[in-house]
Amino acid sequence: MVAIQVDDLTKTFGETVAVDELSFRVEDGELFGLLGPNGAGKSTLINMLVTLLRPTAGTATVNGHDILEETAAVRNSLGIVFQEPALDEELTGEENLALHARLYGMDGDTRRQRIDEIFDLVGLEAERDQPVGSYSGGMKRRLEIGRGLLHEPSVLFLDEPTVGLDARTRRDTWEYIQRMNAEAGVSIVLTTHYIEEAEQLCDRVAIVDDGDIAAIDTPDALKESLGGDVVSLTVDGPTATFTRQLEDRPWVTDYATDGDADVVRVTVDSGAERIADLVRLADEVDAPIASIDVHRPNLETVFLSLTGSTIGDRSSAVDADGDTTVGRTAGSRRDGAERRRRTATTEDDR
Ligand SMILES: Nc1ncnc2c1ncn2[C@@H]1O[C@H](COP(=O)(O)OP(=O)(O)OP(=O)(O)O)[C@@H](O)[C@H]1O
Repeated sequence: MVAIQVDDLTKTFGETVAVDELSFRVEDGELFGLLGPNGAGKSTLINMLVTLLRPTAGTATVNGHDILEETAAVRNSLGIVFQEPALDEELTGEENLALHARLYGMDGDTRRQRIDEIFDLVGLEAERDQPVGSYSGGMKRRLEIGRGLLHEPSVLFLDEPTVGLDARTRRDTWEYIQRMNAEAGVSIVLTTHYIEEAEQLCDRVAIVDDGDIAAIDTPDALKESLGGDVVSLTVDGPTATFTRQLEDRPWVTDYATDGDADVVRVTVDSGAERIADLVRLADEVDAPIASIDVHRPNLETVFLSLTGSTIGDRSSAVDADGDTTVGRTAGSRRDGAERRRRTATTEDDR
């Protein structure tokens, strides 16, 4: 059974195309991640799937129910945890859950039984009578996720579930999300701009950029698609003479220069073994190498290869813009060629 089926879903805000004709599916029981920088369109996509926002075009089903025609059935079959905390800090953990259960129209017996089950599931039994204001950040997140599961939804949406948590609590929350996925048997769709979160947590990841999906696969397959390790070389001199040396080498899968910096990233079949070859090629054209760094691809490298910039760069571009519109404007659609991996060009000649 398919948990979510999305067909050509689109949302525009005036001139901004926030979500651009997306199509994908999430299988039953999957832990599915939408990875992309701030402003990529992840929240807009989720808000349409949970029926809070009406699509401009296209449609989708959640648990077999159409998001346009069967909004009540869609809402009953999903749980959602928003990016911004939404608990009443003055109420106890139990009172927060009871309030939510009433909103879902649960009768007294079902309510008491489900609340007991959830406190057991989230491991907050000892704190259930404490005001939520006294909980740690991680405990509040767990309670919110548990609250999202109260009415036994088949799909749980988590919008940036670990934003604002410290590294340790973030890891604990990942473990907890995986446990919910396995034990409660719920399909989970989460948005994140944390590379590690998508890699560690998700069965499959959709890489979202500018309202579009650049790639969807398992984290391992996405990394393998790059074709090897990445060697970053800081070249003390013109990068173009060095990158010309890389042309037609059978062991070079791809290469790219880093914006206006003098760093060349070369994807090779085996990083450790090719360092000597790369140094020799640089020597041949008198391009001294100031530093070398070998790394196995991660999803950041995949994002860079697909879009030409890092998630961090994209996110800070949004922040620098005062969190204003960074989505593509209608009519400025990027074509496939521009979106594909960026190889070094003479623009980096210096
Ligand atoms: N209500 C709105 N009105 C106008 N533009 C909007 C609205 N909501 C989102 N946008 C724009 O749509 C684009 C996608 O935003 P969205 O919030 O979906 O991105 P995101 O990937 O979820 O990022 P974040 O995690 O920062 O919310 C951005 O350009 C944003 O400015």
